[in-house]
Amino acid sequence: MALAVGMRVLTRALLRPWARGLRAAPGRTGPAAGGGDGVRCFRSPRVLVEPDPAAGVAVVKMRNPPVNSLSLEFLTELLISLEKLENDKTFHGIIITSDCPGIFSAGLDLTEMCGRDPEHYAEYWKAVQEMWLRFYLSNLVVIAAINGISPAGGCLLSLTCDYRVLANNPKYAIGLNETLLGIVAPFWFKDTLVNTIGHRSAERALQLGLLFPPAEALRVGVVDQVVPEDQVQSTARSVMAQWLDIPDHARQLTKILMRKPTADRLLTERDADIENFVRFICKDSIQKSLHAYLEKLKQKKG
Ligand SMILES: CCCCCCC/C=C/C(=O)SCCNC(=O)CCNC(=O)[C@H](O)C(C)(C)COP(=O)(O)OP(=O)(O)OC[C@H]1O[C@@H](n2cnc3c(N)ncnc32)[C@H](O)[C@@H]1OP(=O)(O)O
Repeated sequence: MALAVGMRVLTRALLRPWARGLRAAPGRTGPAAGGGDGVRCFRSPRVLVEPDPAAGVAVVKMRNPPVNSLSLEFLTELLISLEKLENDKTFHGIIITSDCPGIFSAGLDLTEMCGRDPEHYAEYWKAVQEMWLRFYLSNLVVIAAINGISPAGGCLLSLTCDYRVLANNPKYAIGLNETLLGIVAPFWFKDTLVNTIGHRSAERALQLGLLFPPAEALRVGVVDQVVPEDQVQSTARSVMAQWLDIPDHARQLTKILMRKPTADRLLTERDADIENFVRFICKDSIQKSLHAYLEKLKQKKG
């Protein structure tokens, strides 16, 4: 009993600075919308939350058609949903998945990084940072049920989760493929991948912009499990049950111990990282290649 109380005090003491750090951070998505019953059933235009209060789990479905690109509005809605769930004591875990057939997420929204002004780029990048920080450090168990292709920022979102289940479909692939677009994954993208698959595999994957099909993704460790498409959600559910069996405070503290040094680096270099992004994305050459890439995507149809 005394040990449990002691652990709770220690947990709060260790977790609080994190909450403070993130709450004080610029680009926060607004105050939490209360806890308790009122929060159990909610949706926003682009995020559908299906709560299962009895299990302590909510399924968060990304619904930003056609490709779940991570636009500023979509990121904001995702963050608000996460925060609501974190603030409701009913929930201990979330499963993040897609409501867009065949696509988990196409990654960062290229239209947010193309043809806009520097203020917009700064605001957008702050939201991307916030997404990474909040998901990476969430006190909830976060499991990705990856039911579609997941390049670049889509892969990053998956990598912030505690466990990844990928559908075994040859059309799907996952990876940080930024170099193929002529852009460079920032250090915190890189660190997240290194923490997941190790330095050598990450170096090769990042330099070559590799998008791993399911079997390869499993072999290299980008995902933890590959299952038939119709078993992705049920597998995520049973993995969640295993994770929720672990005492919450011990699991949360361990997660922070593992992830704190990586998150710390961005927290201390956040403004410089934004400046760096804005400088990079404003370059004529980068704008030209992003524009050409977007055009190529559009012409693919015609
Ligand atoms: C210091 C500087 C650091 C800079 C770091 C920047 C880090 C960047 C990270 C990123 O995430 S960049 C984005 C990377 N994503 C991609 O490369 C994926 C691009 N998309 C695709 O390959 C395909 O769309 C798809 C996901 C395989 C789906 O193919 P499908 O055939 O089903 O759909 P499409 O016809 O291609 O697309 C439909 C529609 O959606 C638009 N679109 C696709 N991806 C994006 C995107 N990431 N952002 C914005 N819009 C996107 C596409 O243009 C089509 O538009 P319309 O023609 O319908 O207008």
